[in-house]
Amino acid sequence: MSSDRYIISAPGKVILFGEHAVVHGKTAIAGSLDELRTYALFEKRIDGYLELNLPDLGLQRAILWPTSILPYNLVNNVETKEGPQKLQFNDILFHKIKSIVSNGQDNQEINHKQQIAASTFLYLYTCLKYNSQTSWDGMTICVRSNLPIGSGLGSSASYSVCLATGLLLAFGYISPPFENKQDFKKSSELINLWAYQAEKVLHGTPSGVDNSVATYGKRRYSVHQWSDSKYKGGFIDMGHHLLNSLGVGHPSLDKVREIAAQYDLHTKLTGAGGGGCAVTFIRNDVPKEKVENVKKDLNASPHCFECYETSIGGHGVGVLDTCISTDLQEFLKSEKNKLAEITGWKRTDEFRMSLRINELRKSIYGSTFLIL
Ligand SMILES: Nc1ncnc2c1ncn2[C@@H]1O[C@H](COP(=O)(O)OP(=O)(O)OP(=O)(O)O)[C@@H](O)[C@H]1O
Ligand SMILES: C[C@@](O)(CCO)CC(=O)[O-]
Repeated sequence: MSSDRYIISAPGKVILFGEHAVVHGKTAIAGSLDELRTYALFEKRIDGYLELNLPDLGLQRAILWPTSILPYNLVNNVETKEGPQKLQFNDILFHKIKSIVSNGQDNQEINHKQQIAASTFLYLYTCLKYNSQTSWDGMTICVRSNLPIGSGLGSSASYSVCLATGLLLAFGYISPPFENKQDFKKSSELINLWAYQAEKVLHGTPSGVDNSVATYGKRRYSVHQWSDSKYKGGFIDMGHHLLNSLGVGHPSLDKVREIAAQYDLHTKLTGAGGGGCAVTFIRNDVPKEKVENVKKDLNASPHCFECYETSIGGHGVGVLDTCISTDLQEFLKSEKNKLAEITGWKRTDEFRMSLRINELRKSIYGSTFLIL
C-alpha cells in the first residue's frame, strides 16, 4: 500500500579501479560512500500538478507542470514487473519530454543542467505513471545532496536512484518495509533498473556501475582496512598514471597527488576525470593530525581544494521513516551538513529500511564490477 510521503536516501560512489575499462566491458572496483548522499522528499498531491524543487542546481523556485501535459501515449515499454532486458530506452518519449521542459516555464529561466535533471524526473514519472493504479495525481518533490555535483562521486546516480525509488513507491510497484529477502531482491533490482534508465537520460551510455553502487551500497568498510590489507600505494599510483595516459587527467588532480605525497599518501583521480575529484587513501597507521595537516595544505593551496573525509561502504538506498516531521521548507533550506540529521538518516537502524545486497555483479549492462 502506498503512503502519502516518502524520504529516500542514496549514497554517492567512488571508483577505485577501472572507471574507464568498465565502459568497455572490463572489471571495475567501486564502493558506496559513507555519509555523502542524496536525499529526496516525495509528497503526494491530488491537484494534478508536479512540483520539482532542485535548489542544489541553483533553481530559485520550484518548476511546476500539470500532469495532463505529459505524453503518456508515447510510453510503450513499461516492463516494470518483467525482466530488466525488456526495458528499452524510449528516445521518442525522451525528446518529447525535453521539449516540454525547455518550452514550459514562464516564471524562470532554466539552464541546460537544470533541464536535464528535470527531464530525467519527467521521463521516469511518465513511464511509471502509465499503467499504475495509484491515488497520487501529482506530487511535490525536493532533492538535496551533500555530494559535490558533477565531480566524479556519483551525484547523478544517487539522484537517479532516489527518483526511481520514490516513484516506484508512490505508484505502488514496490512497497516498504521490504520485509523478506525476496522483496528486498526484487525491489532493489527494479530500482536499479529504473535508475539506469535515468542515468541514460543524464549520461547517454553509462556502464551501470554508479547506479548499482547507489542502489546496493554495502556495510561500512573503511578505506583504512581496505588499503592496508589488500592493496598498496603502487596500485593506486599505477591506476592514476594509466588514467593520465588515456588523457583523462588534469593538472589540478596531479597537484592533489603532489601535496598528499609529501605526507606519504597515495592519490588517484576517480570517475570520468578531466577535473572532478581525486581520492587519497589513508592507511590505519596514519595519525589524525597528519590527515588534518594534509587537508589544511590542500585547502591552502592556490586551488583551494575542498576535502571530504569519508569511508567506503555506506548503506545503499534507504527509505526513511515517514513519521519524521521534516517539512518541505526545512528540507529546502537545510544546510548540506544537516541533511542527514533532519531527515533522520543519523538515527539508529531500526528507524530506517534499507536495501543492501553485496555481491560481485555481472551486470545486465555487460560490465563486471565489484561493489565494496
Ligand atoms: N542534488 C541534485 N539535484 C538535482 N540534480 C542533481 C543533483 N545531483 C545530481 N544531479 C543531476 O546529476 C548531474 C550531475 O551528473 P554528472 O554525471 O555530471 O556528475 P556526477 O554524477 O557527480 O559525476 P560522475 O558521474 O562522474 O560520478 C547534475 O547536472 C544533475 O542533472
Ligand atoms: C567514467 C565512468 O566510470 C563513470 C564514472 O562516474 C563511466 C561509467 O561507468 O559509465
